[in-house]
Amino acid sequence: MRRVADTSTPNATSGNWALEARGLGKRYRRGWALRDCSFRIPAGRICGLVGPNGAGKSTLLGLATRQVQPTAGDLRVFGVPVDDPAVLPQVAFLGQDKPLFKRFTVAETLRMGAELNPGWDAAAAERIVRAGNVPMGAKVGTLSGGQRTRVAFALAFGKRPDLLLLDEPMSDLDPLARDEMSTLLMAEAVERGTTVVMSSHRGTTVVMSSHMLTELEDMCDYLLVVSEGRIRMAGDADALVPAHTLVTGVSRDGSLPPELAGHTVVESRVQGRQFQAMVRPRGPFPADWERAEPSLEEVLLAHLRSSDAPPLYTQGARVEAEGTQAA
Ligand SMILES: Nc1ncnc2c1ncn2[C@@H]1O[C@H](COP(=O)(O)OP(=O)(O)OP(=O)(O)O)[C@@H](O)[C@H]1O
Repeated sequence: MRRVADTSTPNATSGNWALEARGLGKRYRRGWALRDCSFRIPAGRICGLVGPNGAGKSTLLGLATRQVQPTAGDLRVFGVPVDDPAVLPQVAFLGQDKPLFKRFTVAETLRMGAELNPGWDAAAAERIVRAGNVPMGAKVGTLSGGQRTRVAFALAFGKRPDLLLLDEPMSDLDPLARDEMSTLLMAEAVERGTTVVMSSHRGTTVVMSSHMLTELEDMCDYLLVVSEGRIRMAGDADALVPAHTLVTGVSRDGSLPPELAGHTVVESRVQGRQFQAMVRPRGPFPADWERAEPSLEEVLLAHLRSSDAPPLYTQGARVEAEGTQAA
């Protein structure tokens, strides 16, 4: 199901970046919800926005949909400032609260979509609804959660957006319906080349649910990891994980070996006579260390647990600096 990653990275001036943030920040009375965020998401990708509760994911999606005004920085959608009205028809947003009128029938809901959106794709919207055997004459209020989500997806895709922003729209669905919606989402997005950014809240706080991880690994070819209002990782999913190595070895006198300082340490600990560390290698390791490639879950959790771990951007994922950050 996974898309083949398009490794051709657009250059900074081509406008081929679906989202491009420079020093983006949002401060509420209580403090910064999002601070000093610089990143780029190439067009045509499916990007997972990952982070624990309160990380700033909804704030970021709010900034991209103009529901939230930035305190600092700059955000562009396909090269155009987000507050330019030209951006509006290009972007669709689907949140946890589906914007549907319960008293409308499904057919009336689709008609409303047609009237509100000049470039409405009636065939696509109907196809999505019919594929789920959702009765056109049924009132939205009588549909199951899965059926309602399908209608909301039909509304979003009927708009023919170039950028589709999803804020956990599948959180109320059972695993079967989630699978079904994921397949639908992938098929529609691939067919149209739609860029999708979707947030995943579920379970990231302590232990990530395997379901969410499978979803992330299967669907997303790009990741934006946020924690405490800051970007922790951004870039190609295929490049982020292999940039890390899990090393273990014998700890002398209960402390970390000095050779670790030669690498970028994301997280480390000493347990009894052993040390373990998640690092981004900057050279060869001592021969007596054991090495393993970590899983996506291990890399994400290590970054989310260590707020002072140096962030990682793969090539092109940050505006100011090109290339994988070694720091
Ligand atoms: N309207 C608001 N007024 C004040 N503080 C806010 C507002 N919206 C968000 N915040 C704060 O900003 C921070 C980021 O919130 P945000 O909703 O963006 O996080 P999130 O990653 O989407 O979290 P969750 O997974 O819980 O939805 C939190 O500390 C939150 O309390």
